[in-house]
Amino acid sequence: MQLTEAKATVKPIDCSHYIEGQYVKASNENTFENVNPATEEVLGVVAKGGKEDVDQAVGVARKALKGEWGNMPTKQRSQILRKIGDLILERKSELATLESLDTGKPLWLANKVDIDRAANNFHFFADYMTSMGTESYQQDDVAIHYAVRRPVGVVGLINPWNLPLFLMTWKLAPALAAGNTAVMKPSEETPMTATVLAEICKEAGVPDGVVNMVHGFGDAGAAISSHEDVDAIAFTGETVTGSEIMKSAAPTLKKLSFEMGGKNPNIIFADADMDDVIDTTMRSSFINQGEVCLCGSRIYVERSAYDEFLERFAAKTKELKVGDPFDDTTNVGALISEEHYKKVLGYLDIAKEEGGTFLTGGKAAEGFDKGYFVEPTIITGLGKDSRCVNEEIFGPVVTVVPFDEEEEVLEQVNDTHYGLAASLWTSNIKRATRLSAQIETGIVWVNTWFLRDLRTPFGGMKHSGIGREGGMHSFDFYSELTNITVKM
Ligand SMILES: NC(=O)C1=CN([C@@H]2O[C@H](COP(=O)(O)OP(=O)(O)OC[C@H]3O[C@@H](n4cnc5c(N)ncnc54)[C@H](O)[C@@H]3O)[C@@H](O)[C@H]2O)C=CC1
Ligand SMILES: O=C(O)/C=C/C=C(\O)C(=O)O
Repeated sequence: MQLTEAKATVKPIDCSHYIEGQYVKASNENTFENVNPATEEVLGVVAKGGKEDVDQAVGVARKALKGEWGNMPTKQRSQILRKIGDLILERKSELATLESLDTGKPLWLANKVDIDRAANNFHFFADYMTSMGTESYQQDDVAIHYAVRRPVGVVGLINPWNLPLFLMTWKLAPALAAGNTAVMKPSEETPMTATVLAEICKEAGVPDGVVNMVHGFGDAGAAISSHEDVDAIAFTGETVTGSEIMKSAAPTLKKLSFEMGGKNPNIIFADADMDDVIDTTMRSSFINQGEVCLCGSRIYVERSAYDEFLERFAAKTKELKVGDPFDDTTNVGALISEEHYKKVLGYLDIAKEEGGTFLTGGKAAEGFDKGYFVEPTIITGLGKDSRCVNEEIFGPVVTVVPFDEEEEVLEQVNDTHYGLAASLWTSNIKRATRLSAQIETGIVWVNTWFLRDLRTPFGGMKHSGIGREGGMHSFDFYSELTNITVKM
């Protein structure tokens, strides 16, 4: 389907909660408006959930643990997960269009990355769950010990707006694979694709009550994270929110998995393949408007390559087209909301006050009466204490800093509360392995960025995360192990 055709045929939807297999209004019938960040038009209304809705959804999810789902053979559950993935692909064009309308991201990107990844999350865990083993040990002739897995119970899945379907499926698929029931809380900014996902789950054969969804703001999320009948919370979003969730979950001692903010460094040595560096840095800086927690927003370049890097990086950045998410030549779409747009522009003001130089951008994109468009921005000349170098901006804004020595760059890279991901560029394998082991992040990509294998541990250290997702790490989070010891 051509992009313009998709825009014409796929209509935005109003979003209701989804409880016990039915779309329902908020118990008090409250709603809020969902706004398209590229046009500022109202896309529709969304049920505004609160404690009562969460109580209902959690109650239903708890009941469903004991029902058909709890007793379903692994193979049958795996087939349902596979079917969900298939149905996501069948509805790819519709889902991608809704995702682009909700987020302001280019439609081609939603098609190419978000929706395929969402389907793949289900396909991956459908396969993985059938081949999972557990530990067993023979203790001489004394005993055999073996572990069995069981679901954690009711899990709350709380998500942000940057990769809405992709991140919801990254949590829901392993949660279901491990036999849990779920209450999803999509971001208030991006409610549409999760709403469709609920219907897809039903069509694929998920029994009513297993997958539930409450829309709304932080108070709806807090009602989930503090609920005594929710056993675990998987959250992606801002670090401060993670801290709030931890507090509200503390009285009921929930299991927590947090994937939070980042200020990820790209470290570029002069011996790296500069063509590859430039192409990849373009993606790691500006893909999805820089609104990916993995984006490399602090770029450190060895001084002997600094000028060449800046010249080539700035030239390519100036070629980027900012604009209509439905135009397939658009590289950078709209930021998520007016609030976030103001936050990003505020950081550009800070960069000016801090004495930074804008090699590109530095302001709102011109030529738009409506929508939250910011020019891709490269800032140089900032010191290591600069707020723009240290704080998560989460937009199409990067800082570039030269370095001379390995130790010097390592110190700067690690001098942060964040610890999500790093991208290290060098053709010296000894240096790559030496440095990778010292960089304080959960992920280090060497000569690449965002190359994912869903079996690998994914997540951050320090204030960027708690726990890891992916493969067995997801299973460990979404299940409880019971060790059984049989005396011989
Ligand atoms: N993965 C990441 O690193 C991401 C980081 N961000 C950063 O966070 C900033 C704000 O983005 P938001 O989506 O508003 O992130 P957020 O962390 O405020 O919200 C994420 C989710 O948590 C919910 N929530 C908010 N307060 C809550 C509470 N007290 N208890 C339970 N749930 C709560 C929200 O309703 C939403 O569903 C961005 O400007 C960006 O800097 C945003 C998206 C992803
Ligand atoms: O799982 C991935 O590959 C990517 C995850 C990205 C985020 O969690 C994010 O941007 O928030």
